[in-house]
Amino acid sequence: MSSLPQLIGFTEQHGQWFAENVSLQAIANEFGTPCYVYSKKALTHAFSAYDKACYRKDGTRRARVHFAMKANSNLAILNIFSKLGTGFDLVSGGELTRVLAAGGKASDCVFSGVGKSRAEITLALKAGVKCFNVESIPELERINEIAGSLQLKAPISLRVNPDVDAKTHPYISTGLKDNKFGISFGDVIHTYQVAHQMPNIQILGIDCHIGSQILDISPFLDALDRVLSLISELESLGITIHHLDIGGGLGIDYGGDTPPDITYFANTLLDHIESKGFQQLEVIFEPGRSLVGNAGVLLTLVEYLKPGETKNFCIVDAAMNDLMRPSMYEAYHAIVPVQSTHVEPTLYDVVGPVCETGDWLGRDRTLAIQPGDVLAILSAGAYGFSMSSNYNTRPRAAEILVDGSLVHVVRERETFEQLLQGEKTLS
Ligand SMILES: Cc1ncc(COP(=O)(O)O)c(C=O)c1O
Ligand SMILES: N[C@@H](CCCC[NH3+])C(=O)O
Repeated sequence: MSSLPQLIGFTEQHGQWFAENVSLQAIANEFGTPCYVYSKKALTHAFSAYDKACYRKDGTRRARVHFAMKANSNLAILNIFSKLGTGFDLVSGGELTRVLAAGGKASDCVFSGVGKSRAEITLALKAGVKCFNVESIPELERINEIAGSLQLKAPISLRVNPDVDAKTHPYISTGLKDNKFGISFGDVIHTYQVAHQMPNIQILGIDCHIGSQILDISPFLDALDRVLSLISELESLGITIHHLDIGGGLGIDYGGDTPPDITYFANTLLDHIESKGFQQLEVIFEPGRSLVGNAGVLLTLVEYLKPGETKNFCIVDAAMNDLMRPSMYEAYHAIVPVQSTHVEPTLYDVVGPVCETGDWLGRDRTLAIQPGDVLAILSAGAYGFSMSSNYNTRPRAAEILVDGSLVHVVRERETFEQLLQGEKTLS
């Protein structure tokens, strides 16, 4: 890949890159690097694209977005989405705590994940989450037991593993029978029957999520067909399904990718569900990447240009701890200088300061740059900061949100003091 993604909220004007009305160079000068910059316009644009499809032609709301907050869990972003009317897909007690701190409601949250702990289930039940997406009989038993001890009924969906190939990177494919996720297709009916007998379980829905960065609609339709057939079978057994959670997974353009348009994608899935006679089913979308991925960039400073025998290295101040996707999935992120300079373009590997050969952010990039320049790593709004770590005792980056001409620091850069917090030497 070599082209740039199509972006909303980030533009290049006469050799300078902007987030909405603010130059990225000015942000780097004021707040330092590495730093994540998000565009509110891009966030709201992606949300509206889903929301448009959620209302059907007759004006009724058939579907609702639950933002998969693992993609980006900054409180300001959760707060923006919550005000826009999203619910949340969460996977930990920590994420539930974030939703509540951001002004969201537990009753708007579905709780996914294969390994919910006792403490997390208790927290979620007491808070009153909308639904647990359950992935095994042992988990069902645990939820039933804890709900019983609290004299509650736990609302649940079962996550079906539909065994369809999402045709994406193997690390982010989740709906194949070899994956740890969901209940095997052949065991689903039996598991619902078990759940139906449990005194402290209330069956609400059915759920599936087949993977991430999916660029084609057909695997979603294949999964839908399998799940819809289960709903019919369950109805015939006297088990009513009120909602269908179709997970997330829609891909974005990282540069040369051609994902389906969000509204078209959501409409196609909803039309498909209706065409099969399921007009009454409430539908949940759980998008992560497609809401935030292209709403963020990572700014980084060129520290050194280092010629090598076979390669030239552009050593920057961001690293794999800030943006893990290239090292983890060999993922491509377009990289641009935020301000063009008149130097000879050269081929570089863009690498960070971390002591790992895998610490690279871009390979074989032609860049006209010199030390001191600032680069923007594009499409970094999803699984960027949220997957960052303190490896090499590196403070995590600052996060900035731009809204028109306004610049908000929505997370301060971590300090060395914060890094050491909670640690103790012996005596
Ligand atoms: C259960 C579940 N829902 C939603 C998502 C969001 O996926 P994406 O960011 O690809 O939309 C994920 C992550 O893949 C997930 O595991
Ligand atoms: N973290 C992954 C996606 C995994 C989604 C979580 N189920 C990425 O950056 O692409």
